[in-house]
Amino acid sequence: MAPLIIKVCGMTEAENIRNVEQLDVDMIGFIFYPKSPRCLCEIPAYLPVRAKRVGVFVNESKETILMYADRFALDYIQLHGNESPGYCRSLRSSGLHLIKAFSISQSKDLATVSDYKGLCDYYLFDAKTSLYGGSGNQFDWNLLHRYSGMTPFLLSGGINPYSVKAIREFHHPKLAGIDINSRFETAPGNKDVERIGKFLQAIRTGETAG
Ligand SMILES: O=C(O)c1ccccc1N[C@@H]1O[C@H](COP(=O)(O)O)[C@@H](O)[C@H]1O
Repeated sequence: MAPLIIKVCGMTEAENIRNVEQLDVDMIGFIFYPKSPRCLCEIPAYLPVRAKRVGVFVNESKETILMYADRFALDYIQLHGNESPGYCRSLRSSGLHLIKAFSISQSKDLATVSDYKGLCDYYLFDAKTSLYGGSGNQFDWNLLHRYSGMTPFLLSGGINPYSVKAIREFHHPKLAGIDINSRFETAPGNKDVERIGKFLQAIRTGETAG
């Protein structure tokens, strides 16, 4: 199994960010959506140095995204709302690297994905719920076998400590990584570092600790 990109999303506190980064994760996400319980209110005293910084936005203005991208030196912009292909093109022309999220509950939810071809570095497939993201809900990953595009994707939505077997058994030529969030929290915005460490060990080696 090729190494998966590991993204830990919704972080807010300096020491917690530092400790999660030391687990050798690839991306750390910061949520700039005011209605999220994980919304980053102020700049933490520590920001990732090695892991890529991802800013998560929901239907946000270009001006605001550019401001945060500059202030936080964001490596990727994750668009988790109803952003159009034209909007993605416009952000990309400003030099931003994009991850576009899609909410999935049935195969027809994949219909619009091809409209974003060539505009995003990654897609992210999340469960469709009444929330934009961070629901902790999973969707049927088998639906993704209908996805035949070229853009690599991150698997997301309710991934939890018991998802190891399903992740290791899920194969898709464009699966690039996984995104973990609310199912690894001690409180919104604060991640359980020990639990993530054990989970990553199991994902990487197939072995569970203890
Ligand atoms: O986490 C949030 O509060 C959030 C709010 C608005 C948009 C995206 C959000 N998080 C993203 O949601 C997915 C799935 O999270 P979960 O594992 O189901 O909790 C993840 O990609 C986060 O980046």
